[in-house]
Amino acid sequence: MGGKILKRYSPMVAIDVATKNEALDLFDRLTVEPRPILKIGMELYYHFGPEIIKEAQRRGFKIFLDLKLHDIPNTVKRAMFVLGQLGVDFTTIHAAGGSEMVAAGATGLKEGAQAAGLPAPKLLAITQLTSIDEQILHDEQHVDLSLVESVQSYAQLAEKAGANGVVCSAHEVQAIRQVTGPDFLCVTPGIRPWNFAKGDQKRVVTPHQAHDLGSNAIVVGRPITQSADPVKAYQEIEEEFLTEED
Ligand SMILES: O=c1ccn([C@@H]2O[C@H](COP(=O)(O)O)[C@@H](O)[C@H]2O)c(=O)[nH]1
Repeated sequence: MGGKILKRYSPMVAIDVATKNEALDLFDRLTVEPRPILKIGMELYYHFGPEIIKEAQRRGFKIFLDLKLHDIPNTVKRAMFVLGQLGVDFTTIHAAGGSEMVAAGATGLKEGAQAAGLPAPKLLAITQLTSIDEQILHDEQHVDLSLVESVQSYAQLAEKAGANGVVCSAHEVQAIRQVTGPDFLCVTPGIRPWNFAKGDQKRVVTPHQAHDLGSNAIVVGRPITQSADPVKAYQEIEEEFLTEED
């Protein structure tokens, strides 16, 4: 990997579980240093709403609220205004919704945070989901670009529209760095320790590969949440991803 990565975050742990008890149990166990950033996704948020975010914030966690907004610009702007008031640190929008939608989302998010007297969360645009491969891109989405070109093009769109970064796989980070500014974030799910099954993920790397490919942050769910010892799994992944110089 060429230049120094300006910012690396602790691993983001995707708390994709069905019950509040399971979520709270993980929150309590994961109160370790360096603190993970907790990713609250659709499953927990649709069940429990802002209260589950508050539970995590009360324990000192930074929150990545991953709801992947995708609708017409006005609807997204208004929804982002609401999310901007929750005190979360990161949130997501689909770049496929177009530059006008991403720009509207970015504005709504900033205005919501401002109205609540909070710092604006970082807005990350989803490029191509890590469950998509070249075959699905061509045969089902009928996209003529290669996967990396498609991700690169979404990253440029997102940066111009005011997003702070993208969600992509680590495989595309170097291509994205060629067309975006140095502080544009590449947050990468699809992380699989060498001994963990890919499952529905297609574009996967190990934590170590994600480090070497230049990810700013990795998102890890099942390899931690399904482990018999989630804290040990988190710490092993964190050690593999973050080095002394980070
Ligand atoms: O392209 C994307 C965007 C988001 N995700 C989310 O990350 C986690 C990954 O979970 P694993 O269990 O480690 O596979 C999950 O919450 C997804 O919604 C993604 O995987 N890919």
